Amino acid sequence: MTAIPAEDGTAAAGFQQGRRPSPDAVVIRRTLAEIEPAADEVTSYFYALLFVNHPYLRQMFPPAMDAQRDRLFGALLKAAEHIDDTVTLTDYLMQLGRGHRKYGTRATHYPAVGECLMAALERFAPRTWGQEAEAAWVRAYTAISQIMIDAAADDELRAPAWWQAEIVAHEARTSDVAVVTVRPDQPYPYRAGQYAAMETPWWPREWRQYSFACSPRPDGLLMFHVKAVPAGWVSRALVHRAQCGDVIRLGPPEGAMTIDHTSDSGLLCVGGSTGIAPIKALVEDVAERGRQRRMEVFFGANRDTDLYELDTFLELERRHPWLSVRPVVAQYATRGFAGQLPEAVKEYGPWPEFDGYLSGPPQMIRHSVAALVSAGIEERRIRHDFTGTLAAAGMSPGA
Ligand SMILES: NC(=O)C1=CN([C@@H]2O[C@H](COP(=O)(O)OP(=O)(O)OC[C@H]3O[C@@H](n4cnc5c(N)ncnc54)[C@H](O)[C@@H]3O)[C@@H](O)[C@H]2O)C=CC1
Repeated sequence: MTAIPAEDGTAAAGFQQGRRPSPDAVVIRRTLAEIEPAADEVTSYFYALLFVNHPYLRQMFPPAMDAQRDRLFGALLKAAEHIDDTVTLTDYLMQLGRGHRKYGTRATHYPAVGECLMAALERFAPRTWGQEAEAAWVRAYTAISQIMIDAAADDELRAPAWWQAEIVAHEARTSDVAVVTVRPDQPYPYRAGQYAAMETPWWPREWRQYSFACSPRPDGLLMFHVKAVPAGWVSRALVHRAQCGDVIRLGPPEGAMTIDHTSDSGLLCVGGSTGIAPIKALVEDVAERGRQRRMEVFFGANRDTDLYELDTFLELERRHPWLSVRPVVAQYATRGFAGQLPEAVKEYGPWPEFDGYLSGPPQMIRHSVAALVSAGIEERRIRHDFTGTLAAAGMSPGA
């Protein structure tokens, strides 16, 4: 496997916490700081150049590019920014390379993207750009793309690029939340707590990520909880239009919000709205292992009526003495804790012997991380898929 280049441009020793950044990382970050004020323009220029110089690539991207704009380019920049953080970046890029197979990405496409990236940087970072910056960016991009290419080639030997899956059950839970059950056309290996990108027949090449709402089942069926959000084409179609017999496409499983079953720590799980889906999978996962392990679930919603999965959790709580479930309702609460999830977590803490699992809207996750840390959980023991982190930077077209 290719490693990220280090200070001397050779294979990376990489950046360890507390070490000084490499000269390449310094010049890359300087370039990024220079382009930041014009981020939208840089992105538009990058895609315009890509599609004018390489028109055959256009068909791999969704027809409307608005949601896409921040993705491929933004994530490339994000990866470059973390170029010294070898371990995190390599894992992430390998996952990304595998995930790109579903878009039809080939090794031959990478030089075209690299060439347009360099051209955009040269144009929008004139003060930093020069021989030294160009060499650093070429080294970084070469390493990034090689890791992705190698991971995709390796994955091709063992897994399909995507799975087709037929909707076999579709259950409306509220006016805007549906539970969708699908049957993949071939075995789909994943772990509780993970998610996958999904493409619907109504919006080709618009991929959206959804967490699995069940742990792997003997019948191979997969479940998702989908909330129709106002401008969400894919989520609205899945909630209001999809029916049994429709066929969707799924990318490979992603994400590291999984349980370490070698540990005995308690599990503090905080799920907001449909963010409760992967937490249900985690509860089932622990139940199947048959080990007594304390699990505390906080299920948050704006109103009582949005607690669409509470009965399922209360039934799980009744069956499993190690599980405790607390509803948390932000407005007009008539049951459970009245307020926001982070307040509830603090109120019932401290949680020094627990690992934290967070799932829900980004603001909720951001505030809950702070709440968990102040309630005694070290940050390294908190897992989530929040898009602000490198692990979910959304590098993929249409993800
Ligand atoms: N793996 C994951 O992280 C998953 C994330 N999601 C995300 O969950 C979200 C669900 O969205 P909605 O239903 O619109 O959420 P919502 O607006 O209904 O809020 C859900 C919960 O988060 C709390 N919350 C919202 N903003 C908060 C803030 N600023 N501080 C503290 N708590 C806050 C609410 O009080 C409520 O308990 C989507 O963004 C979806 O992408 C869904 C499934 C899995």
